[in-house]
Amino acid sequence: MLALFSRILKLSGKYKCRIQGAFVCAFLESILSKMPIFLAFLVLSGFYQKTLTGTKCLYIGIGLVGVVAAQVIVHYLCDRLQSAAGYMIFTDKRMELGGHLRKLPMGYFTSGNIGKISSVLSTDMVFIEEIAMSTLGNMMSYMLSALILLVFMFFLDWRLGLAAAAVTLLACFTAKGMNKVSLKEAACRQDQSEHLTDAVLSFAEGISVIKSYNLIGEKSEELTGNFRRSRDTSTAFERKMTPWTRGLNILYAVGIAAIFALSVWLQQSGSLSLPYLLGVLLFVFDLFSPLKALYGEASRLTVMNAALDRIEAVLNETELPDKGTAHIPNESSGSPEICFDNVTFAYQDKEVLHNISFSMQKNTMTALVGPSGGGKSTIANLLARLWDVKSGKVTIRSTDIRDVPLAELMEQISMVFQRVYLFQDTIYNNISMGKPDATEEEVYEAAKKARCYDFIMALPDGFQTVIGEGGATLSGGEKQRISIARCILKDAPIVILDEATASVDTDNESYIQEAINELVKGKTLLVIAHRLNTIRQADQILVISDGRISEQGTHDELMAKAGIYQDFVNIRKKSSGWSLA
Ligand SMILES: Nc1ncnc2c1ncn2[C@@H]1O[C@H](COP(=O)(O)OP(=O)(O)OP(=O)(O)O)[C@@H](O)[C@H]1O
Repeated sequence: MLALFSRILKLSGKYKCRIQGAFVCAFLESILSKMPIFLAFLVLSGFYQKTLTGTKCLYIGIGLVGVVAAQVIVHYLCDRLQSAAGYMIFTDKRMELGGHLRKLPMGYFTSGNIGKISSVLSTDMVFIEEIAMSTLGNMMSYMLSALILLVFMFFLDWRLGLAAAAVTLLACFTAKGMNKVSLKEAACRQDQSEHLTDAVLSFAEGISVIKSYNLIGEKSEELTGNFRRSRDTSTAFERKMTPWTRGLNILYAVGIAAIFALSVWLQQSGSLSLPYLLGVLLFVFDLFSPLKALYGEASRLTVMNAALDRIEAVLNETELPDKGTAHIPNESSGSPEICFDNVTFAYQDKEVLHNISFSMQKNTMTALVGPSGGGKSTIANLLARLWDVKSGKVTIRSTDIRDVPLAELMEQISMVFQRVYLFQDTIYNNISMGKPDATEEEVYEAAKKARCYDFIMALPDGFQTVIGEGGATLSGGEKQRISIARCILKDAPIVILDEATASVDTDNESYIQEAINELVKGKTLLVIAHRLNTIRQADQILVISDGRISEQGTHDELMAKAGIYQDFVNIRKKSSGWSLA
């Protein structure tokens, strides 16, 4: 438990003093909470020894009122300090985690970690800030109360003290065993909770596919299965804990009876005076209640430990190094704009790109084509440094992109993905995030170039229309054009374009094509190309197959070669792995 306290103190950073203050208040509160019993003991022993005077009674009465008042104040302070500290610490932690997630390689998000991230940000952090902070304060207070009562037992009689200490020790051992079980079960519970979060997210995200393929029954069954497993894990946890809590309760009851019997025996044998026996009677029923409460909350401690493990695990994930201080020059001075120099790359252990070398001159277009799974997207992602190469290097104007601050690299590159993501915000803000200091005119101009100005103006709130839940719903093509407007506004010299494979209606397709033509004017363009029209216009075509460049040249050169490219073009309509429009 002490380890957990120090873990929390370490986590609390600049709010450490608040937490320490809360612990001091908890300590004072435990002393104050036992004072009324002590005062009652004074009254009884004074009464028995006939030393109780009216003035003494008055002082004791005033003392009692003072104690209760002080207890209320200290309790209030303790509550304020610990609950506010919980919210403050976790506001900072969430921001730290947000900053950290931004710097993690994309692989982290695509390897089934989304459930983990949402459960850390919601369940774990909320649990610690709302429940665990006050639980810790309470536990601190219980621990100290137990200690004070034990010391008082020694003060009454050392044999009674020893008996109480023996019961406390036995309770500690039992609680240790209980903690072990609870720790093991807490890990299972959390695993199940992550599975459940994943299942719910995947159900919600895929609801349109689920409906269109009539899979509601099947997928609901899967989800229900997850809910059931979650219920079973929780009930199994409770079932496994019950014998331990019952055992502890029996131990306390037997302990109280034994101490009570011992004190009566001591009094009968003349070793304990009557006021002291009365003192024991006053204390003995309260003797183990702090311990009871302490171990009653112990399961929360294990949940808290597990939650802290998970928060730390996410915070300890290795970030993409961003210590570079080099700058990409504005002019390439004769060197290629972009160069892949003998690049290999692996997802975990699986090498998917082998010795890729090519260069792109300024304001030219390079098309990546080839069968599905060949490695086209991976090449595009390496240029944007969503991952780092395993060996070799990627340079922009002769500067290794790993040596450049990530923010500066991102200023050089715009990406248009097939899957458009617009934020739940106004259309204006969704476009202007391409250049936060853009003037209104620049935003409108970008919208016009991206062929979306007219349909935006036709919306009731125009550019102030909110997109997403509760806001305007836009067609896929309209969303695509808004995302292109964002890129046009950004005006980065390099554009990475993942050409859409999904068919949109003819009007939309021609608008999107016009928007893209505007975007790529005077830019260096790397396009994952699917349409023959696009591919034909490329200054160079790279055929990527099995992680290698299997052919390289212009459309005419490759068609003259009678190789894989020519085959693909000739059988394009029959080809299932690589579609050319
Ligand atoms: N996040 C990932 N983790 C592990 N392996 C991955 C990941 N992304 C892609 N791969 C694997 O890397 C290889 C190259 O994939 P990549 O997406 O680059 O191919 P592609 O040519 O773009 O395919 P497509 O045309 O279907 O999009 C494939 O074998 C794929 O399974």
